[in-house]
Amino acid sequence: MAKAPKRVAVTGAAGQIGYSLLFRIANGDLLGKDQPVILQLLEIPDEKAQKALKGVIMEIDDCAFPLLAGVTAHSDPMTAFKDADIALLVGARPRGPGMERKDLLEANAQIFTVQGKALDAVASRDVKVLVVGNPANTNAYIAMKSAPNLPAKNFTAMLRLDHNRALSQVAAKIGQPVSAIEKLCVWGNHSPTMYADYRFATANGKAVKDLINDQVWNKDTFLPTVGKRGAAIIEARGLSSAASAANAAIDHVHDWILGTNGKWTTMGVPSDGSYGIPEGTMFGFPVTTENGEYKIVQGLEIDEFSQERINITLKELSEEREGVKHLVG
Ligand SMILES: NC(=O)C1=CN([C@@H]2O[C@H](COP(=O)(O)OP(=O)(O)OC[C@H]3O[C@@H](n4cnc5c(N)ncnc54)[C@H](O)[C@@H]3O)[C@@H](O)[C@H]2O)C=CC1
Ligand SMILES: O=C([O-])CC(=O)C(=O)O
Repeated sequence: MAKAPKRVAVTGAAGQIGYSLLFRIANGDLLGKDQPVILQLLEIPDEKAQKALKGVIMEIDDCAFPLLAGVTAHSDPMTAFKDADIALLVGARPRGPGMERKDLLEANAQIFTVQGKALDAVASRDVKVLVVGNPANTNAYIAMKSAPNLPAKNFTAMLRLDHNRALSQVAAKIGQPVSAIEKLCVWGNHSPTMYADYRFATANGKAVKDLINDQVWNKDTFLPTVGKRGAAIIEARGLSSAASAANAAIDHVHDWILGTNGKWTTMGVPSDGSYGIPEGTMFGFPVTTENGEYKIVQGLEIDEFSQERINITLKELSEEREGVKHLVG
């Protein structure tokens, strides 16, 4: 028997990321090729944005996706999030050249208070939320705090783009396909302070650290390349990354719902106190997923260099959290 459709709410649906994301969701890339979906699309109540959203929906219709069981346009989160099973919170202002993601905090934080409250009021009690809009960790924290009746663990932030960027850099360095690499992770904030960590990684069973055997490359090339990749893309394209961000959002939710079969990935999740990260801090951790639940990988040794890096990214997140205290009560 055909599965009942899942409701997927997407905000910022007429934006750059939306344009790369919606078609893949409707194609079954998010929840599986046997899972019908209903798209509930939110844009700001602005004539131009709503008109653009209409245009995107016309194109979605024109694809005649067999798995698409419905698509609706909204200007109010209270209708867009109604009974949503999955919510992808993309809509927010992107940064331009010379800005850091935390410079967006003031412009975007309010959005996530409103949307967290709306999710709390009308979404499925088991809604799984991914925040993409920057600064993603702190926005996810705000949304989580604004939705006290929903499970805090269901609010997550996107570190998967950083994870995928790190995978790709490591694969190129060791001359092996990304598919050969396991046990890579990215700790902390989706910002240049993030700590991409290949100390535990293997490629076809061999230790990546030994294959690379170059701490100078790690410190002076790998970490800055991954950490500043978003800025490099803005510099090259004049716009922030969109297709790769949409792809990472698909990867994040796909793996959360459908499982990683014991493999590691990276998700920004509210800390449970693991690795000394204060409870509730929205932090990138290595996780495995099964039956729609993630588990933080436990028992990893944190050496002095890694602890220093983790402390730096935690400090930044703690400062961002302090800066939005007035919004989360
Ligand atoms: N976490 C990550 O790895 C990444 C995050 N991003 C972030 O994703 C966000 C979206 O990026 P783009 O799609 O490139 O931006 P965009 O400007 O092309 O699209 C954003 C859309 O969101 C809409 N929007 C704004 N406020 C809204 C609200 N309150 N409710 C619903 N819709 C709203 C806008 O009207 C616009 O259409 C930015 O904050 C960007 O920095 C981008 C790349 C990677
Ligand atoms: O850098 C930006 O502003 C967009 C983003 O988050 C990324 O590409 O990682």
